[in-house]
Amino acid sequence: MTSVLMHGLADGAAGVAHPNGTVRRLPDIVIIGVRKGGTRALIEMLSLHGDVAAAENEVHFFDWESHFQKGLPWYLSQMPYALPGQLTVEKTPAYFTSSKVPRRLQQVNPGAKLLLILRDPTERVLSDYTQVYHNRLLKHKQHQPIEEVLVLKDGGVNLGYKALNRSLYYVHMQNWLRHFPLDSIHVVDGDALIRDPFPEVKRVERFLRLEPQINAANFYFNRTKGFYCLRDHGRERCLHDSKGRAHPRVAPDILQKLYRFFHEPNRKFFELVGRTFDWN
Ligand SMILES: Nc1ncnc2c1ncn2[C@@H]1O[C@H](COP(=O)(O)OS(=O)(=O)O)[C@@H](OP(=O)(O)O)[C@H]1O
Repeated sequence: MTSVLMHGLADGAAGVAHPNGTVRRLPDIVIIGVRKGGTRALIEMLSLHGDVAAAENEVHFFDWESHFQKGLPWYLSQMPYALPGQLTVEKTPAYFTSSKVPRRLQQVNPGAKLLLILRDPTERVLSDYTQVYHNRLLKHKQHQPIEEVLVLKDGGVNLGYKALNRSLYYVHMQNWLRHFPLDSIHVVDGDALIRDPFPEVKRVERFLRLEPQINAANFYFNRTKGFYCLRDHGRERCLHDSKGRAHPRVAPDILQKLYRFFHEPNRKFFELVGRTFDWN
């Protein structure tokens, strides 16, 4: 694997310099997931900090073979040019649930600080379903009603549904903890980030040992969008329309079934990270 990573690495993993003194470096911070956890909101909010330079797109280096085969020079080419003293961050929500990623990331970037943003697992499943539903709609493809995907004919929860597996946080976390110490992973409460982003973002700032810069005035609630939006040097902006979609209505008995299903996996996750979350 090392040869794949080093292939064509002319400038060295330390970084690729630009004449104006900025450098493309391996990320100091990686937002590893979870899909639909609020990863876009988190990276945008973190970018309010002057000492943070964020990669624009999801990189998918460690989880997509076609990208990984291109080696580290390609990975570096996806990073933003950062000033000396700035921290570089990339986000790829699929990293958290991809079993090969923790080992690969550890080999390339063992000192990275990891941010993991999680939501109530049931809410995350509904968000995941909604995302796939919209993608299929765009492609004029058929979609299954949510009840059919969630519950089997015998009334049991459909364990084969991928979105359900992605919400089994302890399964994936166990894999990460084989390669990274717990104190290098900060779990962001995605539900709290939706309700009131400022305190959550301050926690992230502290974890990253960034000088406190982000303040309450950087956030305002937009009634039309129904979410907090950002104010940066007087410019106001909300996240894209694909963030904050309405979820399908699910029959209360099915919701209860899901809450019950996640109860034990959630308990295992809390035990792993030594912290509880206010999930159903
Ligand atoms: N401020 C703000 N504005 C809009 N949306 C917000 C915000 N904070 C968190 N969120 C939640 O982010 C959810 C999308 O998560 P991700 O960005 O991780 O999705 S993705 O995996 O990259 O597709 C998205 O999920 P849905 O509500 O299901 O669309 C939002 O609930």
